[in-house]
Amino acid sequence: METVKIALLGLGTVGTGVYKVLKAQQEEIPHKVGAKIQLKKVLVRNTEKASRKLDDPSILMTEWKSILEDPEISIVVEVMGGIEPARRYILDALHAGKSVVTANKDLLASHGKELMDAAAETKSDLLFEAAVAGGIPIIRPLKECLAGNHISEVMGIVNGTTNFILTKMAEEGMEFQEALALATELGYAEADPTADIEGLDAARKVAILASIAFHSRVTFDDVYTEGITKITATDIRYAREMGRDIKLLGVAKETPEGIEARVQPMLIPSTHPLASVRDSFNAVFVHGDAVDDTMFYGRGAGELPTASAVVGDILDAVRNMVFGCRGRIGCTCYKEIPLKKMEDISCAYFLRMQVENRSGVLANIAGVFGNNCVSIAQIIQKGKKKDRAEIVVITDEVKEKNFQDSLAVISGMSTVKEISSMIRVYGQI
Ligand SMILES: NC(=O)C1=CN([C@@H]2O[C@H](COP(=O)(O)OP(=O)(O)OC[C@H]3O[C@@H](n4cnc5c(N)ncnc54)[C@H](OP(=O)(O)O)[C@@H]3O)[C@@H](O)[C@H]2O)C=CC1
Ligand SMILES: N[C@@H](CC=O)C(=O)O
Ligand code: NA
Repeated sequence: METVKIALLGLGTVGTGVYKVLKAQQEEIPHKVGAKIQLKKVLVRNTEKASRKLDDPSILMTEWKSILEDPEISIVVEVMGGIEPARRYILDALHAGKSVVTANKDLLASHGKELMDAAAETKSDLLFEAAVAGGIPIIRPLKECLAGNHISEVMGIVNGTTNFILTKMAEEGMEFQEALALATELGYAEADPTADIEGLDAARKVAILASIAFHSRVTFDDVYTEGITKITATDIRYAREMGRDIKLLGVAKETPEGIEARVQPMLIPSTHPLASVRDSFNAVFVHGDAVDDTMFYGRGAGELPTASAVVGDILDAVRNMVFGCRGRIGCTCYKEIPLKKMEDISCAYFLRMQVENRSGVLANIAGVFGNNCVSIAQIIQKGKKKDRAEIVVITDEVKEKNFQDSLAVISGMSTVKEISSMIRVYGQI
């Protein structure tokens, strides 16, 4: 029986998981894919640190060339992260006729076309199931199982770290920083957790999902992005009093005005299935014209869940080799759909502010909204201290531009002392 030799680039959280899963599956793999797999080389920067993780540390190396120029290695598994040198290594590997498996959403969301083109040119596999929603199968279902649909919406919770933080803040009253430190310790957070908490990681996943779902290239820069750093325990408490939870949602829709792609913290009804997605779990909704609604749920981050997706891709790449069909499923972006501008997107808004506690203030605020065609669904005074009152306004669904125009005027009013938070609302009020 053939033995397929592979190289692993990176032995951090995901790389270590891949090593463990391959080891655990060693006996089963030949039965599943018709070939044995041998991990021949592992690339790291610091071999001493990594040597404790392997049964045979002699396979560790720091020279990419020794992998690239090894004709026996036919699959390169990139789990180092970052743009360079990962981009160059993947392009080198593809041009050397090797198949590539990667978990690198940063790279795919910004250089996806270049990598896909190289894979097509060399008829190689470039597989990246782990890049979106970790262990949840979503790339392959979109490209294969749901290929008979016109997909009009893909949305959900695609970042484990922020979902973990919001869950801990809402359910255990944990402080933001404490919850972030725990997420980092558990291996959910990116090397630089700013990417998680500022919504960048989720935006990269939305770009990849939208490109595949709508067959039109969407890049990281195309996704309107806000993170969760401004969400406070007070916002979460008020949302809960209103029967809602706050979640960082990634939304991609194909509309008559173009593709809408955004990542924002949003209030969702506590009865919505996404509200029950807790901790590092992710969930992705897909709406297709034939299948209707589907939901994919599971662990979106962490060592073994992410390794599950990476190893699934390795096995697929081996299968394609064994059956002589490498490069079977490549880039599916065959359309060019424009992007919808954020100012044209409509939703309802939650606005919390501190105002002067005297007559006429609320009427003036309501007047500004009225002048901009923003209809108020609810207005609640949450409390008062001396001459200050805390006001929460919930609007009806309105265009972003009208809301932002109102907000610009309201925040400049002398009676409005502070805009404490502005959070979008998902669904009907
Ligand atoms: N963690 C998770 O839950 C998930 C991560 N991902 C993605 O998987 C990838 C890896 O993430 P993760 O395992 O968490 O990252 P880690 O930071 O834990 O590990 C990175 C590994 O890559 C090695 N590495 C980094 N740069 C180089 C380089 N230039 N040359 C050689 N080795 C290098 C590091 O080696 P050394 O320690 O010696 O520097 C380390 O072993 C990223 O793209 C990430 O976005 C995707 C889904 C989930
Ligand atoms: N940092 C990411 C890991 C997987 O992509 C997350 O928290 O979801
Ligand atoms: Na996945």
